[in-house]
Amino acid sequence: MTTILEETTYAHTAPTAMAHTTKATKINVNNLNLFYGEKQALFDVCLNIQEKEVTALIGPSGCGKSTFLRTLNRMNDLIDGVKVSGEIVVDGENIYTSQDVIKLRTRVGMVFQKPNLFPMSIYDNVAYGPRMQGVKNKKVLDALVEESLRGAAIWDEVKDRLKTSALGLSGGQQQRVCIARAIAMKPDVILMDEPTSALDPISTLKVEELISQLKEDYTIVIVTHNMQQAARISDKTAFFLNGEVIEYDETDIIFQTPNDARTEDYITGRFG
Ligand SMILES: Nc1ncnc2c1ncn2[C@@H]1O[C@H](COP(=O)(O)OP(=O)(O)OP(=O)(O)O)[C@@H](O)[C@H]1O
Repeated sequence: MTTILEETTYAHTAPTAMAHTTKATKINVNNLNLFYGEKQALFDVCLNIQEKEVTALIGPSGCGKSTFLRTLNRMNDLIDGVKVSGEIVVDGENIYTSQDVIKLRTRVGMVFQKPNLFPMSIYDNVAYGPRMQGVKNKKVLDALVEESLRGAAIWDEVKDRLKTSALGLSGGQQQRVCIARAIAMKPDVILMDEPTSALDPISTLKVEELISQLKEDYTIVIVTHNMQQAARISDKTAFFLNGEVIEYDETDIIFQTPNDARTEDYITGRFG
């Protein structure tokens, strides 16, 4: 098994993959290409995602951010005609050669752009995944629901209405319940695809604060169009353009002293 969990400074041949770091690697992406039918959407992506950090994916519309995010838990497998080559190694295991996609999606959870709660109670939404995995004991479920809602910083707001419909919550509250639902599966990694784009500024701030707390326990990869958000909450930032990673580095470097003129043009608003 590849020993990628060692303390390491990653030195991949692709210059775009060099994020200077001493943290442990959680996800190691090598020469990843993805095609939708004939159309190539990702080109030789190499990225080294660190454990218990927030990694932001930025870039103009259509540059492949969401496509890349979805490769990390094989969500693209659900789309007809998708072909993937290259390697994604999570905790030493190549996720594209391993057969257990259900287990992968338990370890690598996902939160989408719009809150997508089920039309059922708050409690049942959070308990849904664990129940599907066979957890039946009420005490165990009660504890898991509480722990997950606390972890998503929404417990105090919903503890007296757990049995009421989750769809009665505000958008920002619903998104935090979505995060609780992801946490309830006890993942290691949480993927977030523009999780605040449908939220008002106050709810956005709450979710951003939550993300900053969650990185104590989880590895987070987030797609965002909001440059300030990437700068505020992420440790590393990858800039995508036309399906390629142009630059990947410490967030401060990307936003203050980027190496590539295209990164600078994008973050200063000259295109995109
Ligand atoms: N299901 C699909 N079938 C065919 N092509 C797709 C599909 N999903 C995305 N694409 C194409 O792949 C490219 C990358 O799209 P993707 O959604 O990953 O970009 P993005 O950077 O996340 O964009 P945005 O910021 O607008 O969400 C685009 O050209 C898009 O049209």
